[in-house]
Amino acid sequence: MRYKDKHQLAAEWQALLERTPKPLRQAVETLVEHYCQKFADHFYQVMLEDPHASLFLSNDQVAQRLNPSMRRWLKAMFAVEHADFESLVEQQEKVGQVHARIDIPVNLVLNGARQLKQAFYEQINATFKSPLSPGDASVYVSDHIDMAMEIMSHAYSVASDRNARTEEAYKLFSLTQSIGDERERQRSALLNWENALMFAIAAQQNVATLPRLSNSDFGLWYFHKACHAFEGVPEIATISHHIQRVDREWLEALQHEDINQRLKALGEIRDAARTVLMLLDNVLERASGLDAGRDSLTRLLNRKFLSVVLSREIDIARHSEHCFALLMVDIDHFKSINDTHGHDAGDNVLQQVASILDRSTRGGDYVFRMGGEEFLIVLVNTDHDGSRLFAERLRQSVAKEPMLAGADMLLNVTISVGVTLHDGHPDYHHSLQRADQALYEAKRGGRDRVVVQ
Ligand SMILES: Nc1nc2c(ncn2[C@@H]2O[C@H](COP(=O)(O)OP(=O)(O)OP(=O)(O)O)[C@@H](O)[C@H]2O)c(=O)[nH]1
Repeated sequence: MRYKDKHQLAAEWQALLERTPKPLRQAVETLVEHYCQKFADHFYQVMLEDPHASLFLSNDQVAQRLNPSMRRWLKAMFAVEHADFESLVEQQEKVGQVHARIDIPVNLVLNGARQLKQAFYEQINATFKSPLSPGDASVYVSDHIDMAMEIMSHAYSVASDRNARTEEAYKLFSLTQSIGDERERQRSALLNWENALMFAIAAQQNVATLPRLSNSDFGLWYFHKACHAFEGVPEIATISHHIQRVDREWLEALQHEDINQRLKALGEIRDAARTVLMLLDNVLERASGLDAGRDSLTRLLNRKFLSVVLSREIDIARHSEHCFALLMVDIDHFKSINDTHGHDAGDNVLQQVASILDRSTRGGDYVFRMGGEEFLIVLVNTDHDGSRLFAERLRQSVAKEPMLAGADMLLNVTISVGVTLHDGHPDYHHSLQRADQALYEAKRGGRDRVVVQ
């Protein structure tokens, strides 16, 4: 079922707000202006005392940034004259998406909301005098915060569902790196099911107890992993259809009185298993190729798995002493290579630069093509000096290797590199922005250089 759209939510929120008389809302707005610092301080103090929550908040930068943004949030929430409810809804959605990106558990967010309400109630009781009703004001504050929580939670669950799917696709992508193994494993899982079925038939087992393909090892792998990871791939619907026909139609037909019908059903089952295998081969073959997670031109990882990799590295860094660095790499004046020597020459240069990046990294590092002539390296287990040294060596390797742009056409190419060491911030967008900023400075400083942020 579809969740309410922005428009509906905005209208609902406005109606909720208008149930409270304006003078009371104005009094709450004034209260927020006076005490938002106190509320935000209380909120972070309680949260930092929680060992679980403090994992997400202990970083200095987070604390420095969150306190003011909590105050801004409170003021925006309790402003009496809301110019635009839809943007208020959008604001809550953004907060929910950030929570999902840093993987903050939803119970912590709800706990935070409870703490905040508590702080409000105490202040309202201490401040509001007749004719202002502390009870009505508390209900208003509570409804208002609940509305924000509802929107945040929905945005959170949509985003974290998407994260989970990407994660699963990534797992499968890593899995299909050894495509031969996976294909063999699933082929033998399917054969095992067929053997088990033949044995059960020979033993004259009741049809109701015959092994169902969808419950077999193969079926479980297929429905839990493959369907998810290959969502939208045309073969998937056909494979699902065949599996369902086997389970619902052909296995049932094995109890037919007529031997010819029973034999026909057996033949259909065998054919269906062959077809499933063939279709699956196609899917896996393509997945092992270039479009599953690798960029087709450079064979580097494409950015769709960036969120999974960075979230995981942040988690590893959080639980170990090791740090990782991000290196944003961009080929200098690439447009003029295209313009002067043609697009094919540009493509050749891209491939060779990509190959240098790939060769220069260790097995645990990641190299992504971010798009165009921009790349991102995730350098694991490194430090400030190590990442700077690596980036400098990389810059030199590219500069000294003549690139074969076409037959008999050698070009000298340089790169600019922006480096940043992960600083503990739980949101990977923050580190990406820092790496971008460092790259921008390297470009502005004259190109063919490394800037560490
Ligand atoms: N050949 C080729 N060109 C591409 C590809 N993707 C993007 N480009 C081109 O890369 C060029 C990038 O140009 P700009 O972003 O202006 O950057 P630049 O010329 O490298 O200049 P600086 O980065 O400032 O040094 C554009 O002309 C794109 O069309 C690709 O896959 N192949």
